[in-house]
Amino acid sequence: MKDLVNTITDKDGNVVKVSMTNNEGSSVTIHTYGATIISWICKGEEQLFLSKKAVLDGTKAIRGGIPVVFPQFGPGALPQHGFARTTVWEFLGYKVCQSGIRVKFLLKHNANTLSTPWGYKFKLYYTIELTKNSLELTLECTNLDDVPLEYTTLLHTYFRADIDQTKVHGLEGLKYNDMVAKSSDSVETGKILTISERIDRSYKNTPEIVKVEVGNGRKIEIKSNNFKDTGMYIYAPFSAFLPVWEKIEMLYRTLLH
Ligand SMILES: O=P(O)(O)OC[C@H]1O[C@@H](O)[C@H](O)[C@@H](O)[C@@H]1O
Repeated sequence: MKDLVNTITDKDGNVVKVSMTNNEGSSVTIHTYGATIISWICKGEEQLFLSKKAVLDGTKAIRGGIPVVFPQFGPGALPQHGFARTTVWEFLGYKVCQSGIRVKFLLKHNANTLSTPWGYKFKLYYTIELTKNSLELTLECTNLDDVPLEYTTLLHTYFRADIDQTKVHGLEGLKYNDMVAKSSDSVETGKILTISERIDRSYKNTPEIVKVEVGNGRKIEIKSNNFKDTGMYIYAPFSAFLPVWEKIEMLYRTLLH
């Protein structure tokens, strides 16, 4: 019988990739660099976008999949999107539960993180559960410092989408910041958002469930809870706008705390 959880190690015995497969044939693969989920196959289809030019050797953030952004979203005192996506996480092990298979990763402060402008002592646990038709991602941050700790975090999910057929439901009436037009607090007027040009927006106070049609009949339901604010980032860079990339068709949603 096929193993439920497999690890790939480097020549020094360090875990580089962890993959789990369930009896229904769904699978997920996580790179320990950034605890980045680089593949999620569900119902026989890859659900995530991973750039053909993604670098997986630990020299730069992995382009695509689901990078973990922590402790800073966007630009700021730290490099863009913080250090979690460019740090190797510890693989803590796995558990087979009634609902699915779970793997757990840990990121803890170290000499490097303590020397940054965000030099707190912390532990960040990341649990990834694969069920028949879903992926459940849980982040738990523990403050080990003597002072309050502030962070923003998000699960920067790049879905594989046919951009011409993509429809996002549930954004009507929400305010958003538009990083392309460089404006803030625009209001979404459409019931369904379709994408015909490059979009880079953060929607505020999105509902707990957002439904996205990503083409060829594939529908994704994104549920979030316990995040103070949630944001919807739709980022569709086309080759015309970013000629250095291969034609990218993707959509991502992130959760901002
Ligand atoms: O290129 P990076 O650092 O991985 O960031 C990817 C994207 O991240 C998003 O959160 C930003 O809104 C985009 O503007 C940015 O391009």
